[in-house]
Amino acid sequence: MDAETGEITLPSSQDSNRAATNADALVISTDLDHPANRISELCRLFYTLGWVTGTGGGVSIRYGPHIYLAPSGVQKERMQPLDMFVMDYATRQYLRRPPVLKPSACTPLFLAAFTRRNAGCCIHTHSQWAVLVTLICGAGLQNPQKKGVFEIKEIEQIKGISRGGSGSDEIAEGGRKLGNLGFHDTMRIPIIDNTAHEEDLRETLEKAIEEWPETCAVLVKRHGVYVWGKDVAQAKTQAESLDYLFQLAVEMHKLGLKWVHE
Ligand SMILES: CSCCC(=O)C(=O)COP(=O)(O)O
Ligand SMILES: [Zn+2]
Repeated sequence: MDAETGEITLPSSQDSNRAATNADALVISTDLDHPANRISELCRLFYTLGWVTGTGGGVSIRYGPHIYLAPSGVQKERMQPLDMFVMDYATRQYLRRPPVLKPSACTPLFLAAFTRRNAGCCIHTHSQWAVLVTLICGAGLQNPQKKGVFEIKEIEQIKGISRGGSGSDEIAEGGRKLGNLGFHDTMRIPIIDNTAHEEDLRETLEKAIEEWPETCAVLVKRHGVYVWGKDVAQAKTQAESLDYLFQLAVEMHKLGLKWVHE
């Protein structure tokens, strides 16, 4: 750890003399879609979008019986596959723990999306658009009646959001295929209060997931957003669509336009 900045370095990617272990096989693959490669790649991309700046934010992938997690408090855009933690989903035991590092503090939140929504990937961003939306909605500046939710409709990009909170292949009660939201549908994302420590968000995030069965995301006041999907592609495209809608909403608010319909 750097004594001045408190920043944790990434020993595995920098220590070329470190002896390989059997568990390293869980994170070494030439397949670019392997979760250890994909998390590193996504975090580099998300850094350019301002989503994982200053070590905040992250992403986790469920891959067969395993969960892939990034280390905590590191420069997310510099991570390498060898920096990844691997957890056995059934037992919650770590099958691979890189030396010195700690697993992401978001781990209980990612697990909430995997267990309660059968998600295959969960993305956490510290996007400023997400934070601003929580400030505007939290103060009831668009509609004082709707303080605990970000609600928007009749914007084309809403069609990028799944109706059933995770996979668009899901079937609702009565056999209706859920699919994505339509132009005239209202998208609602719940907003929960932040806590001093990321892991303490678990209870309220789980409650929001239960209370809002149609949502694919939860906003955290003055903090960011958690977004999930049935797989990496859906989680990523939903995170992109949401960030677009958050930015649009903030710009509409600045122009004095209403995005909340009465
Ligand atoms: C400046 S980041 C504070 C912690 C946080 O909100 C976050 O998302 C990052 O957590 P991690 O443990 O994955 O680094
Ligand atoms: Zn965070």
